Formats: sequence, C-alpha cells, structure tokens
Amino acid sequence: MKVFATRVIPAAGLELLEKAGHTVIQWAEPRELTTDERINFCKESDALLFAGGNKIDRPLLEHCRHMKVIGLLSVGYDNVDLKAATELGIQITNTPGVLSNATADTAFLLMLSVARKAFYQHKRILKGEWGFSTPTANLGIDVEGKTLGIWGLGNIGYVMAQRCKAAFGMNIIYHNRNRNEDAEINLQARYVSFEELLQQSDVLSVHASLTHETTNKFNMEVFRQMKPTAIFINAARGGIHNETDLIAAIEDGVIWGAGLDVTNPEPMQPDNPLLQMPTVAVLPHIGSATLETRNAMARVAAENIIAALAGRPVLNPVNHLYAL
Ligand SMILES: NC(=O)C1=CN([C@@H]2O[C@H](COP(=O)(O)OP(=O)(O)OC[C@H]3O[C@@H](n4cnc5c(N)ncnc54)[C@H](O)[C@@H]3O)[C@@H](O)[C@H]2O)C=CC1
Ligand SMILES: O=C(O)C(=O)CO
Repeated sequence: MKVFATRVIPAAGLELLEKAGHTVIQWAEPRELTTDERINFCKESDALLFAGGNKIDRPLLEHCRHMKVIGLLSVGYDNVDLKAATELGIQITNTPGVLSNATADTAFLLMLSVARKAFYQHKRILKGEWGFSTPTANLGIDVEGKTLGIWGLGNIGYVMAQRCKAAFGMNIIYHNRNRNEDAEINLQARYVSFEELLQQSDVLSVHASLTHETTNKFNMEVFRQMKPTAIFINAARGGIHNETDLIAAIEDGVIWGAGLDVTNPEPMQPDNPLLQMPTVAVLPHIGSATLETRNAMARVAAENIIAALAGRPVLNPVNHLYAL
C-alpha cells in the first residue's frame, strides 16, 4: 500500500515500511506543501506519516476518510483535530516513551544554560566582548540543592526530575492531573497545588501537553506568583506560555529568566527581544532531535502504520484523548 510522509523520514522507519511491502512517498522539498498538494497526496495514499507541517484539520481529514491510520512522528498530538479524525474513523497514533530521554536532556541543557547565562556569554565572545573579567562579573546562579517544580509529570517530566535529582540533589515538587506514585517513591517527589508549585520552584519546568486547558497558562498573573530568582523552562509547546508576558516578566525582574525549546509562533523571528536577554536560552524545537531518538520514533510510527494497514490493533492510539 502507499504511505505518504510529509518529510523525509529517518531510515529505520522507512526500512520497516518497505520491508512490510509498502511504497513510501516522501516530501523532500525544503518548503511546506501547499494545501492542494497535501490533499492530492492524501487522496492517493492509504496512510499518512505526519513528520511535520501545517495542522491536520477537519478539511484535510475529510480527504483522508479512506485511510485507516495517520501515524504522527511525535508524541504531541495537538496538531491534529482528534475529534474530527475519530468521527471520520481514522486512527491517530503517536510515539511516546522513546523520546523522553532526549527531550528531558534538552530541558536540562536549557536549565543550566539559563542559570549560567551560557548562550549570552557565547554571544559576547563572538562580538569580541570577552573583555576584562572581575570576580563580580558574569555571575549566574547555582541549581545544586534547589527546588525543581515539574508541571505535567508524565514520561518526559519524570526523566527531567530524575536527571536533576541525580545530578544536583534537587528537591522535586510537581503538579499534574494525577498523582505519580513512582516519582513520589523513587524521587521523593512531593505533589503540590499549582499555586505552591509557582511559589516554591527555583526552576519550573513545563512538560504538559498543549490542550485548551494548558494554552496560555503561563501568563503575567502566573509569573507574578513565582520567585524573582525563578527559571522558567518550556520544552513542551510554545502555546503554553504567553510570550508578551514572558518578555515583560523577565525585563521587569518578575522572574530571573527562561529556557525555551518551543516558541509561539515557530520559527521565532531573529529580532525577538528574548534572543537578546542574558538570562534567556532559546533552541529551535530540537527536543527529540538526536540520531538515535529520531530513528526510534520513526520505527514506532512505522510499526503503528504497518499494524493498522494489516488490520491489527495499533500500538499507540491517541484518538481517545481528544476530550482532555
Ligand atoms: N520539545 C520537543 O521537541 C518535544 C516536546 N514534547 C511535548 O512534551 C509533551 C509531554 O510529553 P510526554 O511527557 O511524553 O507526555 P505524557 O502524556 O507522558 O505527559 C504529559 C503530562 O502532562 C499532564 N498534564 C496534561 N494537562 C495537564 C494540566 N492541565 N495540568 C497538569 N498536568 C497536565 C498529564 O497528566 C501528563 O502526566 C508532549 O505533549 C509534547 O507537546 C514532546 C516531545 C518532544
Ligand atoms: O514529539 C513531539 O511532540 C515533538 O515535539 C517532537 O519530537
């Protein structure tokens, strides 16, 4: 059968699909597909492997109603209208677990980069501003022994907490939709209210999915409840924080700084004021972008598609999550 991939996909996934007898058509041009191109490819294909691009909305899904499955090359499913897909009988699958380590590593990298103003110091060197150093110049803040607050303690949040506990003996608090017993037992994580999370966290790392509940959650009213020394990390989705409020919060000293792997919109424009701030580190959504992880994600996405096309149950369905 014919599988259309919206980008060139990692070899591990391609090989699995081809070994299962499917023909994979990959969009290899360095530009976004037009709406008509997307519709035409979907009409001609039996499954879609969504590896990036514009939202899979109801109008596109109407052209995919003959498909058994759309496999996402991501764990996030906020870019799909799950309700429409479910109503049209199309299974949507994602790639949970295999990308947790790489994404948590990115959050960890951002945390240290902000605490030590690393991106800013790098830019100073590039501009020939190494200059005359003194004992009171270039000071960052320690994270050793401080309190890490995780908002959304699922797969990635757990690994971030684990890494911060092991490396820096950080005290872990969290707020989530449900309690996480593993984290409470193994990491001595303490469940707290959202308000307490804001008040107690020295580093607050966001790992919840983007939903109608989490959109714009971190706004000025929320930043004002945080410590003036707090570091805000978002390696989940840019829509969870309000960028205008984040800029103002850092400029006005409401919080210390921010590390972002995700922005709203993406890409962030080069003249964005966040990019000039000493206590800000921004990455271009590379959370899961390691060779090993992207191959693992491609394998999972391919296995889901192969199962659905063979009439077997898929491994990672997400249709049921649309009401959350
Ligand atoms: N930067 C990047 O490249 C990547 C970003 N992500 C993002 O990270 C998110 C999390 O991924 P996983 O940890 O694998 O998902 P997960 O489903 O294991 O964890 C998400 C957690 O957030 C919690 N949550 C959801 N809504 C909440 C709310 N309103 N209040 C409190 N907690 C809430 C859930 O209960 C769950 O425990 C994904 O949805 C995706 O958007 C994922 C992978 C890579
Ligand atoms: O998996 C996701 O949700 C991503 O953002 C990219 O890996």
